[in-house]
Amino acid sequence: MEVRVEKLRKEFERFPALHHVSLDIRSGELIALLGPSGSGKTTLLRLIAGLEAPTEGKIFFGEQDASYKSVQERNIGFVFQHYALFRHMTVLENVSFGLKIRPAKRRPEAAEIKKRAFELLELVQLSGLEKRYPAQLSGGQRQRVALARAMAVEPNVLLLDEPFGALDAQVRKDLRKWLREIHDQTGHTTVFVTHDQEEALELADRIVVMSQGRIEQVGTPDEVYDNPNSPFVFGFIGQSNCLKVRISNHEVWFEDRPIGVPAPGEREGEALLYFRPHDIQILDGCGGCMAGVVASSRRVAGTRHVEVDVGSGHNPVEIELPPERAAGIDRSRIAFRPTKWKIFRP
Ligand SMILES: Nc1ncnc2c1ncn2[C@@H]1O[C@H](COP(=O)(O)OP(=O)(O)OP(=O)(O)O)[C@@H](O)[C@H]1O
Repeated sequence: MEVRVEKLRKEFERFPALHHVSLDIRSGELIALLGPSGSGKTTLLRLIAGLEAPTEGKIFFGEQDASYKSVQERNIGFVFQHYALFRHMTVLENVSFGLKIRPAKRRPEAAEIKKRAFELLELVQLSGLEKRYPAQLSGGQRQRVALARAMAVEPNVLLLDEPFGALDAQVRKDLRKWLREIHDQTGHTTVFVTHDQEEALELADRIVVMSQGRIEQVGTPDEVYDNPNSPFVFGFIGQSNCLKVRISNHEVWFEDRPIGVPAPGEREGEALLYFRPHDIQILDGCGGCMAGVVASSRRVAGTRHVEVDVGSGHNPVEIELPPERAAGIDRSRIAFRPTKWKIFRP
């Protein structure tokens, strides 16, 4: 189901946690809410769920105004970071729970509930564990049960709040891949909260980048990574460098010289140049480029991260080089130029 959030505002005792947030969530998409701690991700998720009431603004489920509907009426499936499975119930009972407590009119027959629970356990790859209790499962298995339980009621929307946050890195990675596969099979409209950019980039159809109660950018992983629309998004997603520069004569100047970066149409004056460590080209000589002294270098997987001191009053610049190219270059002088960049105003 499609969900539309319109100019949503939420205050907690006059503290504004969300400012006029608008967002269209498409039917069947997996969308990630990504942002630092306190940016309003969970608040937005809880408003969509109906666990909080908006101070202002509306939420539509399809064409229906759901702003003041209860959680039950919205028919939401939830998974939280700290799994809230019922400890005294088996895996099968946990998954069946949402259907069993339905009013008689809408409750499937017992045999049908059991069949559906078994199907879901197969989907989340836990067949054979239906008689176990939560305490007899690993953290990752519990989260898979939680997802099966959330999906059992055929929710209009699945809401996942850092579902893998408490798990170790390798399990998180596996579950990420697995969640994407499940989503592709079931097609539930899914909203996923995370502060882990890698998780969002890998998993989501679209990412909503949030900061200080506002949406900074909405886009596909490629769009937000390749074309960040603000310094915040540039800095928050992926690695980046930010250099104080000047625009003059349709070119970018660093200190007293142009660095071979054109800036057509940019207004003259102070600016900030953002570029990623891997979006650079190493040059042999330097007539019109950046140059500096290698302060340190370290091997990170398939590349070498090199920190270049470009002068006092500036942050060191980090660039990425192939390991063979960068061996033994510490303290040497290096010349380079960004190949992809964005200019923002201070
Ligand atoms: N019940 C509440 N009462 C008062 N303030 C709240 C309440 N819930 C959230 N806030 C505040 O609203 C802001 C947004 O919180 P929210 O939990 O939505 O952020 P978040 O992006 O999900 O952060 P995290 O990643 O740490 O969970 C924070 O400043 C938080 O302190």
